[in-house]
Amino acid sequence: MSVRHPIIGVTGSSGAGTSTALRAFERMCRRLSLKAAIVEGDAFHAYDRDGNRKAIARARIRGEHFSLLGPTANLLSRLETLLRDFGERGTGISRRYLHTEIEGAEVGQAAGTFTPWEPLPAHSDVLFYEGLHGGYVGEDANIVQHMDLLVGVVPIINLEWIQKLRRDTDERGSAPEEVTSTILRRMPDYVNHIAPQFSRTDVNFQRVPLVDTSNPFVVREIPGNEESLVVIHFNDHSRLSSDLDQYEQQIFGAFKSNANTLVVPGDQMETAMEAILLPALEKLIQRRDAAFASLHPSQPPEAA
Ligand SMILES: Nc1ncnc2c1ncn2[C@@H]1O[C@H](COP(=O)(O)OP(=O)(O)OP(=O)(O)O)[C@@H](O)[C@H]1O
Ligand SMILES: O=C(CO)[C@H](O)[C@H](O)COP(=O)(O)O
Repeated sequence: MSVRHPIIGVTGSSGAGTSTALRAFERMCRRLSLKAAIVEGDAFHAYDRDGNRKAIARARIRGEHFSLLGPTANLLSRLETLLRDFGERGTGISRRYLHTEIEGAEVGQAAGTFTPWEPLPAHSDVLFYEGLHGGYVGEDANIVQHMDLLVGVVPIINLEWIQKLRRDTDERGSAPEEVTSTILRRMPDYVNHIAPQFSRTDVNFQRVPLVDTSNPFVVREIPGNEESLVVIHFNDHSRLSSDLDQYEQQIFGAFKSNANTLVVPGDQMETAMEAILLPALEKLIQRRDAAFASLHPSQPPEAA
């Protein structure tokens, strides 16, 4: 955690909608005129697409378990170093994983490769991590301790699978049966390394469809927000305001389902994210500015 250089994490499994949630944070940053450094968790995979296929094949021959959701497939101590560096000095080294031909063509590389490691943009007000391991704790790394705010994005599992299947077949050139076998192979790591993170977040956004999703393994339209509810759960240790009565007033159609849980219509998801997260983002920046002002009474905060 860092007063001077705040770090916000959006954590969730593959296909959960973390990239979609990050867009909401980016819009909040624009409203507050903040410069954000974005770190995609995929940048910290240990292998590129080809290397990953080979690692899977090696593990199969040895009778070992290996998947991208687990620690051995990711450079989690390197991710921790980046977060520590940013928290201490506002700097850090990252890269991007190029999922699609289009992303690759933009930088003259093949899909499934990494861009070179390079420094984060200078003078970023806040770092956003978006990926699989924002709340990870293991022998190799403790990622969650660096988060000033951690948001879980975790649709009900059938919906998560539908979203993944649709996205990977439409945008990443995978066959439906490949996506299904990836989901199966990753399941032990989902249980051991992804699910526990949602008990460490400040808040979880869980989209629940109100339409039939009983066979998620046929490629189909993703249920829309207007066909869903969102269950918003504040963990007991949450650093966010958990004044649910106030959110009930602010968000059309919101109601409390228990003392720590708010339910909103799916089409209010973004309004709810703003109502809950924008004040928290503002508070982190005010805390940073106040700390800077006490150290440097005559300088403007942007010199931090
Ligand atoms: N609220 C939503 N309504 C409809 N579709 C959604 C919603 N949220 C996410 N999706 C869709 O689900 C798919 C997966 O979302 P997204 O790419 O944000 O997942 P992700 O968590 O970033 O996955 P990865 O980490 O694997 O990149 C996308 O096709 C996205 O458009
Ligand atoms: O979403 C993922 C993890 O969050 C992807 O599965 C991972 O980044 C590998 O991508 P690809 O299958 O495109 O090589």
